[in-house]
Amino acid sequence: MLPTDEQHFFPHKLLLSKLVYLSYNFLTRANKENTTMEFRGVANQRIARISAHLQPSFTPQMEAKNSVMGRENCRAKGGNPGFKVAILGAAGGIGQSLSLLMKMNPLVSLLHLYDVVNAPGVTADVSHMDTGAVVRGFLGPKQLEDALTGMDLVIIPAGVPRKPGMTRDDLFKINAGIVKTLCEGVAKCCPNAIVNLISNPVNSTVAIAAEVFKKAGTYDPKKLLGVTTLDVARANTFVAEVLGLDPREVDVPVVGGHAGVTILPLLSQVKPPSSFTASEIEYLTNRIQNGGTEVVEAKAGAGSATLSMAYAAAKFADACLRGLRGDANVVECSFVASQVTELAFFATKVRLGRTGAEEVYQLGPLNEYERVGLEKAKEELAGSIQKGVDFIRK
Ligand SMILES: NC(=O)c1ccc[n+]([C@@H]2O[C@H](COP(=O)([O-])OP(=O)(O)OC[C@H]3O[C@@H](n4cnc5c(N)ncnc54)[C@H](O)[C@@H]3O)[C@@H](O)[C@H]2O)c1
Ligand SMILES: O=C(O)C[C@H](O)C(=O)O
Repeated sequence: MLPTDEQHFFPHKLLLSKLVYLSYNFLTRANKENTTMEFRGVANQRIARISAHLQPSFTPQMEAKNSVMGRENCRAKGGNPGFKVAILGAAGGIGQSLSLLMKMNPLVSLLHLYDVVNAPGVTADVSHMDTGAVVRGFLGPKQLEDALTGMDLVIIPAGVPRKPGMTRDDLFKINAGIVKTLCEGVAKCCPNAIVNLISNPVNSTVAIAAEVFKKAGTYDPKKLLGVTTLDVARANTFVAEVLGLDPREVDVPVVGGHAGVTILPLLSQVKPPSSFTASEIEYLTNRIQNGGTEVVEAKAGAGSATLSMAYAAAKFADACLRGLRGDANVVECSFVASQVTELAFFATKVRLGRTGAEEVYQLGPLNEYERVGLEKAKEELAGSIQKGVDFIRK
């Protein structure tokens, strides 16, 4: 059997890096010991070149050229055929775990990690994982455009999280501006990319993103998806606990939005078909609607859900990539442009395909409890969506 590209190139890479390391040590020592300016100048140039091999990103000289250098050094032979994915906010609580999970996704060939802080560390760390995706890091607004250029999927967990006592809407003041800036970058550099928006309040930030894209003339409603997968993961978990089932066997549609009463689990549509007592319905609905607050309180000031969210975001991103690849029957809940209700955006099951959310499913039959919940959800959602629209239009 012929060796794979990676096996074939490995001995050569090992020798090269040993050589680079030895020369680096030699030149550093020589530079310290040598007193003539001429030698020092030449040695410094060599050290800079060798450092670039050891730490291909973020040395001050290279910062501006970071992505270009990455391309020159691109390990194309070791890279997967696959999709190009950017994570904006990659150094955060969600961002770091999500970066790790996306580096493990075999559908990803190139992973761009962008943040305004600590992107170099996260990039160096994740890039040592021996999986197929090539990783490049981007730090600060000057590198945003390089981070976004050519991307197929952009995942946005950038922004501040809640502390106990706060609502998601309390994050609007800071996160609205962050989402606006990042989406302006998307509109300019990868207008055809699918966007997975995680930053809260999702019920408003999705509307903000849509308005930014409309203003730029790049809006494709199918490609803008608010991530509500964590609500579904929680619903599956809590329902499975009540039913005594494995959560992987349970499927609970969660519709509406992503905050308090706007999170509406449709327990009458649970698979496998199950019946619940009135108190089970009350308990489950409350717990699913307040799952985020449960984590915020347990973390006691240290942020909100990060690990379960990274898991949920990675699951949703994988579904988007499978859709892009052309897989059939990829269905997930998401907060998208919708005609299911009178609201401009609403979360329901959607079918993901080559162009994004290609089909938005109807709600299906609701019981009386769910109909009452739907009215409450719509009332709150209407205000949150309008707040997002106004942020850009006014
Ligand atoms: N949709 C959901 O289900 C869901 C679930 C959990 C958390 N969230 C939200 O996700 C967001 C992030 O949560 P976290 O716990 O990871 O927070 P965090 O503070 O740990 O990380 C946020 C990261 O965003 C970065 N950031 C800030 N401004 C930026 C900018 N302009 N460009 C790029 N990066 C920027 C920060 O430097 C930080 O690294 C919060 O708004 C939170 O409420 C959403
Ligand atoms: O609750 C939060 O603030 C974070 C997130 O929206 C969640 O549902 O965990």
